[in-house]
Amino acid sequence: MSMIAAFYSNKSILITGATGFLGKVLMEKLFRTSPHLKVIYILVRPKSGQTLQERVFQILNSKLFEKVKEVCPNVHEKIRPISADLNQRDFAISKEDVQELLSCTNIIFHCAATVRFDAHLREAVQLNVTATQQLLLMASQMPKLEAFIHISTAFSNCNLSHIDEVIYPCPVEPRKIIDSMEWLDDSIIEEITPKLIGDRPNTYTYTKALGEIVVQQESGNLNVAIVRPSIVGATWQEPFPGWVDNLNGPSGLIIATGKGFLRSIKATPTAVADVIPVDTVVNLTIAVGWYTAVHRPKSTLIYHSTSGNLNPCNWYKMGLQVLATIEKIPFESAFRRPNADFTTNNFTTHYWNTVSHRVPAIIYDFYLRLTGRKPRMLKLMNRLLKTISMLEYFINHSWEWSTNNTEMLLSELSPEDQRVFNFDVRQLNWLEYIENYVLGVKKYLLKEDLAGIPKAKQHLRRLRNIHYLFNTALFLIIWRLLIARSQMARNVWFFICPLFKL
Ligand SMILES: CCCCCCCCCCCCCCCCCCCCCCCCCC(=O)SCCNC(=O)CCNC(=O)[C@H](O)C(C)(C)COP(=O)(O)OP(=O)(O)OC[C@H]1O[C@@H](n2cnc3c(N)ncnc32)[C@H](O)[C@@H]1OP(=O)(O)O
Ligand SMILES: NC(=O)C1=CN([C@@H]2O[C@H](COP(=O)(O)OP(=O)(O)OC[C@H]3O[C@@H](n4cnc5c(N)ncnc54)[C@H](OP(=O)(O)O)[C@@H]3O)[C@@H](O)[C@H]2O)C=CC1
Repeated sequence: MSMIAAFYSNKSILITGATGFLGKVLMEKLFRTSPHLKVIYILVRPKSGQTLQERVFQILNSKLFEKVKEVCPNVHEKIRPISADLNQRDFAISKEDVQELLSCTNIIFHCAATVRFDAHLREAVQLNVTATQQLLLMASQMPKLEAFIHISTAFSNCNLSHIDEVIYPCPVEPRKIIDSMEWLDDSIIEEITPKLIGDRPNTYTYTKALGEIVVQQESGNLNVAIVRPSIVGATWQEPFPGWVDNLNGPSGLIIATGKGFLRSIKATPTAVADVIPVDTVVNLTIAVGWYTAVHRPKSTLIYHSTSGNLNPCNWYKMGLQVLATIEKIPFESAFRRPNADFTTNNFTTHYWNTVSHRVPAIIYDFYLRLTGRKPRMLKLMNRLLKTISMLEYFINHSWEWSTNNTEMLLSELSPEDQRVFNFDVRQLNWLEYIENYVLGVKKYLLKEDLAGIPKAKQHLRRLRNIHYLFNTALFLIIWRLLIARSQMARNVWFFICPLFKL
């Protein structure tokens, strides 16, 4: 039996962000490996018109939880949704629920955050800094709490090229930032944001760094640890390969490529693509919870959940494998034949964005207008290009993350625990992983059935023929215009005619 799985039996666990990508996989793994855990409290807010119960029902009845229902048939009795909104003071949790959380919680996994790169600083501070501070205050009133695990990001100090498993100071104290959000109005905050975030690319990475400092400063005598994942991708092995449920990180770009929208992206092909499978992050996080509670390290340990230094893959290899997989397993109703390349400078990026992205979108919108339909392609393309412009930072830089603590933890695990909670990225086969990732994007994000592959291939052949026809027509039009205007062109035309019996 796994010591770690046994540790979580009869435990009361609080997960924030359990309805998110990472949170769902964390919850699934805990239920599947420790079905005798007492309860998992999840802070949930009503969203998109769904009540708490409807959201929990949707999660428990999703494909992700199929295996859980086999080993833990009464999972719906062990999950306790608590109405909460991290935007509100005290999270708008009822007094009764607060009492239950304070008196029963043994382990906290704090995953909730806003991961948007363009979040207004006020929103990012509220969710990624103030909420963390408030949760720590709640945790300090939990007599049975054994460990508080905070999920940060490996990019919280992306302004440095080498990042150790330590907390780096920020120019302005988090408390001052939190206080200033109380009285500054939005326009002033927007004005000072660039100064505050300094050489970080966005409010997300900046506020995640502030959140770490709050954990360090306000954890008192709590038993705390921090996990820093890099770019979290689809599942590698568990509960099945390729599972992903949002467009963040690579997933959205894989769709954009497979649907033929994305034709070029500015990247440093040799830069390390530090993608880490979500189940690997979750296995590490669960092991950190166990180690922190059982071994009670004297200080707050930071664990990097990254792949670059132990099993590096670069963007060139990743992009090539994405394209090769899409070739084999195409997405349905592609806008154009998938074909993409990296650009390496601003000029070619702007050129291809115009020629390969905006002009085809304008032509397609013109076609939509001619056929009496509402033009939408240019708007969609501009939104995609905005998204790409915010992701480009992460594919045009390289970082080195030390993983001493993570490697130490791996060595502390028994062979059985290393098998059940595997976070050894050295075993990851990138080509296989990326292929499963693209397949997972097709199945779980686009909800496309594999039976539709022949039809998708036929659609691509049709697009290829249209592409050839369009290019031929364009060539002939240009040639005819040239002939009408240039003696040279006429001479060449009359010279080659007899050769090709034109
Ligand atoms: C020869 C060689 C060949 C090579 C060939 C190669 C070429 C082929 C290459 C093939 C790919 C190979 C891999 C390359 C991967 C690089 C990834 C690096 C990721 C690193 C990030 C991780 C950093 C750290 C990780 C963390 O620590 S944090 C977690 C990560 N956080 C995020 O990734 C949030 C990002 N996003 C936002 O921050 C918001 O999305 C925002 C952007 C503000 C827009 O915001 P807004 O304009 O409001 O628009 P949205 O509504 O959000 O979206 C607007 C519309 O775009 C849709 N859409 C949302 N997202 C994405 C997305 N990604 N990609 C695409 N579409 C997206 C959405 O569906 C909506 O479509 P619609 O609904 O309109 O139909
Ligand atoms: N994805 C990635 O590539 C990486 C993620 N991380 C970190 O991992 C953690 C989880 O990220 P991920 O799962 O990808 O993010 P998601 O956006 O998928 O999930 C975010 C979670 O936070 C919850 N949340 C956000 N705002 C509120 C709020 N106001 N009140 C209550 N809950 C709220 C969301 O709830 P709801 O469902 O209601 O919106 C959701 O459960 C974050 O801390 C992130 O910084 C770190 C590195 C990489």
